[in-house]
Amino acid sequence: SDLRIENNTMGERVEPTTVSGPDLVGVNVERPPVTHQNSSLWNKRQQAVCVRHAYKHYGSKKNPNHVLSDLNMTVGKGTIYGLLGASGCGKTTLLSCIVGRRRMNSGEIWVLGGRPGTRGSGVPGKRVGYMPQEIALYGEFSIKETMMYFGWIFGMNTPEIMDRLRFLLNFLDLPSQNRLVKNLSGGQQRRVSFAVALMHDPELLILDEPTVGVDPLLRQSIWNHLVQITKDGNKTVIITTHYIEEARQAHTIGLMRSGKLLAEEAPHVLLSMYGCTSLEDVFLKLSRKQQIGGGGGGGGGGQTDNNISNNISLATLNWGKKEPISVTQESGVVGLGFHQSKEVLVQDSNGHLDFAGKASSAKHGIQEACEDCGNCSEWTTTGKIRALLQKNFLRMWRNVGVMLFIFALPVMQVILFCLAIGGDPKGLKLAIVNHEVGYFNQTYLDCPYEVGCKFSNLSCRYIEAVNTSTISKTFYPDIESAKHAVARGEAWGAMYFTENFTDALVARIALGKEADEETLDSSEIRVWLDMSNQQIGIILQRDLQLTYQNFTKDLLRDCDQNEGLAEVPISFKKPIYGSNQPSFTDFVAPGVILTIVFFLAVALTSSALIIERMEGLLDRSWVAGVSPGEILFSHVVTQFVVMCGQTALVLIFMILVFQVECKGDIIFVVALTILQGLCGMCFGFVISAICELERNAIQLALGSFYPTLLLSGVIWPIEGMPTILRYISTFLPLTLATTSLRAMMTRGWSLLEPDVYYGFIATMVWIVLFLTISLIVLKMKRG
Ligand SMILES: Nc1ncnc2c1ncn2[C@@H]1O[C@H](COP(=O)(O)OP(=O)(O)OP(=O)(O)O)[C@@H](O)[C@H]1O
Repeated sequence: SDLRIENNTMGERVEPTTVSGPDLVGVNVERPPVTHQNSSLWNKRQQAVCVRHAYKHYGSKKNPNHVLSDLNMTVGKGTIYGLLGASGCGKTTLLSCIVGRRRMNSGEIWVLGGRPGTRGSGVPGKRVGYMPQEIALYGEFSIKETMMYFGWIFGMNTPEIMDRLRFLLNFLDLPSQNRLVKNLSGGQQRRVSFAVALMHDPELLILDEPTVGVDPLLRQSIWNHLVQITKDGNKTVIITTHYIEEARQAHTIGLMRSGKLLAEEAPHVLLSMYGCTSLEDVFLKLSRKQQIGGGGGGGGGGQTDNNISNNISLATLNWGKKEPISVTQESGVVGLGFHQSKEVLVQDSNGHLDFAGKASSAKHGIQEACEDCGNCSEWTTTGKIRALLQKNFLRMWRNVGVMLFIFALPVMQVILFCLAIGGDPKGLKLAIVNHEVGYFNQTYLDCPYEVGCKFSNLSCRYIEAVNTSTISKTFYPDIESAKHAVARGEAWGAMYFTENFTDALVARIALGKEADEETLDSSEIRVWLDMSNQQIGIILQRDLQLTYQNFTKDLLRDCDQNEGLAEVPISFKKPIYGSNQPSFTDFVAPGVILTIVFFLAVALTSSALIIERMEGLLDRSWVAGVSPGEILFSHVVTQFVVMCGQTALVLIFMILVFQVECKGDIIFVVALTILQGLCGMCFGFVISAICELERNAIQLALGSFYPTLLLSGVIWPIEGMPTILRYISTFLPLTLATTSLRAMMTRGWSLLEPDVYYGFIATMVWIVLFLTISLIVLKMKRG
């Protein structure tokens, strides 16, 4: 019988019904007359894969990189489909659209009778097995753990997984199941990746270059296996390879170039059509033909109208043969432009080709899949969550660097903060010149003074009172040399006592308002400070003034006078909150606690997700049927556990070990800290959604660290900022939370105070905002 390509009344190419494939030859079956275009289209949609008018570009609309350009493809059920084409021609993009990883810009895709990504289609999900081009395996897992992880995701139970694992270990000649993936050779890793795709015996197997780096013997055994599994007509394989010749074993070959399929035929048809001995030659001929036809550049503008389906069959390419081609049985070629499955052929040969029947069978297939998922949806979700959680924790546990980062780093940060920040400086050099007594060898061996109500060498008495731990006293013979020492950075200040300091001071006290200028002048202690360092300058000023106050009080007490006279007439009573000597550590600590937990969560989340995405692991899990919601949920749970540990460590070291003041309810302190950690995690989601590369994520995380730290009132009160900046600062994720935690820790305020609950509310608003931004970015990117 003839094999004909017919056009139906609507101009849609009608495909003759026959079978392709090397093992089924010479059977040409006239299909019953089809009069309606929809029937034909519907028929195609019920094939394993049907792509129609697919357009896909990367980049912006202004400067798009067209990768798929009105591409049509039909993969018959129960066949092996070899997708060939030069590197970068869009094979992976096409496959990722088929498995639902990416969305096309326009066109439609049907996979196993359903639309990928729709409910009940099973795609992405367990109806598909996908082996991406990258290894996409967790290096920290053993082969067995890898299989368990994906098995659980596919909804298999442990005995099933173990059975399958034994078979795959043997079939793919894999090493011991306990070997870690990262320690396997490249070829072995590829085989494990292939085993993962075969794990659940899917209906549709999509293999992106599975034979790269695999030795020829094993390559052949892989192909034998593919032929074997497709034999009964229930399994379909789409495979890409750069070893064009091995694709001879496929039932159909799709030759792809410039975003289109140049041909979609059985290999022997291609060879005989072009009179070539190798598929490579066929591809070259077709490519040249396409170039002459002006179809390059992905736009395909030069294609003829004959390419109605764009599956340019040889006949429509006008390759010197206008007539439909009949091929002899001996040649093994069975026809052109058909994409019927063996399943259909059996029906055909029995004379029962019936579209309605096929509809019901396809529907039945989907229904089965739906029922499958329906019955076990709860179980599989639990199984998936279990797999994801185990994966997250195992990855952390096996990675020493990550464990140190999670637990040792926050503790180290707290210890460093408490030891390095807030303590009074010690040993600040003060250059003293005391002309009241002689100068001997830079020390006052002879600076005697009498205790009690005695007025001799009061300068020596004052110098003695100067706190020795903060100030280290050095003596100089004259003012010039002392000032010079400060100028050279050898001392933080120079202090000078006049020759008649004691007499002048006594006169000043005794004369009071009668004291003349000279008396006032001589009774002065003159100090020249290096104020280039504000903290040190202020501490020296404070200490010298306090010392003078104490020195005067001492003297007045000894002379039976009221020591209160020495006080400045402003009396600072016991503060309502805090102490009269406030600690900088207590001020900064709340902000530091939140900053540590927030930014560790940012770093952990963004790096974990980006690394998984870059290694192709997220995609693989996604195609296996894990939803983004499940991935997010597992990360939230993992992070929550990690954050509880970090919060406990940070607070224990801050409050118990270093005695940072915490007057508030510790439960709310813990709650706010964990909430901030969750907020940091959500910011990590945003970063991982925005950034493709880990290095961009690091830049964004680090770039946001300093502005947040500086503007959130962590190290300086926001009251000191210009109004606009203060306004901006209020809306940052850490500002109100820091104020809230500070209010709880230093004032002991409860959740009823606005300052406290604003911090909780702001943190939760930020969490929602970050999650929304991440979802929007992800949605935009999937397009
Ligand atoms: N995420 C992406 N963003 C922008 N361009 C991309 C992206 N992924 C792929 N491309 C571009 O799309 C084109 C097709 O890439 P694709 O990976 O689909 O090709 P391929 O045929 O699978 O190549 P190979 O055989 O080398 O794997 C290439 O030009 C590539 O640079």
